[in-house]
Amino acid sequence: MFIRLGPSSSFLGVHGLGFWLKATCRVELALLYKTKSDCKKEEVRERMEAGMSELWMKKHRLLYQAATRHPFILSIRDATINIASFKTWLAQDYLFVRAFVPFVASVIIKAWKESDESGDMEVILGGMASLEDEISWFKREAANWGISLSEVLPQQANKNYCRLLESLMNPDVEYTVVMTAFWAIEAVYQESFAHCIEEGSKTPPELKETCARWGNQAFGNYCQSLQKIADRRLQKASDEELKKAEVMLMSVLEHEVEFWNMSRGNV
Ligand SMILES: Cc1ncc(CN)c(N)n1
Repeated sequence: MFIRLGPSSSFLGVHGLGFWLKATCRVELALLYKTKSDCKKEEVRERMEAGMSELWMKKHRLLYQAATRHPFILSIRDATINIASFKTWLAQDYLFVRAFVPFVASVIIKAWKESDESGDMEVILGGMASLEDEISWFKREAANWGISLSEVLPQQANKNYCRLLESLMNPDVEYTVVMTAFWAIEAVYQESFAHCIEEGSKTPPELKETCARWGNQAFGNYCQSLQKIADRRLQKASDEELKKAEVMLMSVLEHEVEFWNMSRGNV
């Protein structure tokens, strides 16, 4: 007998499975005559349909929300932002993006060596190419706000995040794990800034261009392409690789929260 579970079942990824099978199936078996193999089938079906990234975003939704609906972002959206916070973020992000370039280069190398699909290279290369424009944009924007980028020193949270990027450049880190991280890094910015230009937002006009840079549809499509690559790899990944990728996703989200926190100025 196959009984469909409610939506709460999809909040669990493959690694919550053991616990979930014990807790959920014991109760549900008694109540719904659901077998352990039905639970497994359900989990596998969700993994095939929704993709692992979707399941993990639900499983870790509080952390995902903390990264994509941070008070810094909400303050842009409701126009209560303190411009000093914005300038801090801008200067720190310029340094981060410079460190992001060699990270993306390392992903291209991994795609070339490890990918089972030649199209991955073009997607990543497209992202790499747009970073040149992004760096020029940061320089122009900093000049507009009176920030001297050559005098900016990285704060601790930025150093920690750049250290994570550097660790991911190690050839021993699997392509699946780095693609999960890459997608998450870009997706957090896309979801965050898209929220600032949605209907009903009160983002100040002078910040709209910044928000549109990551919140626009083309960047959203690019993030979806990265997500597809990550999901394709995760579908074929071993349990060990899946665990590493899930831990990496959580680490990226935590670093993003810490990065936004820097804008408060006392980190
Ligand atoms: C901290 C951070 N995270 C993500 C992005 C988007 N590339 C960024 N510019 N900065």
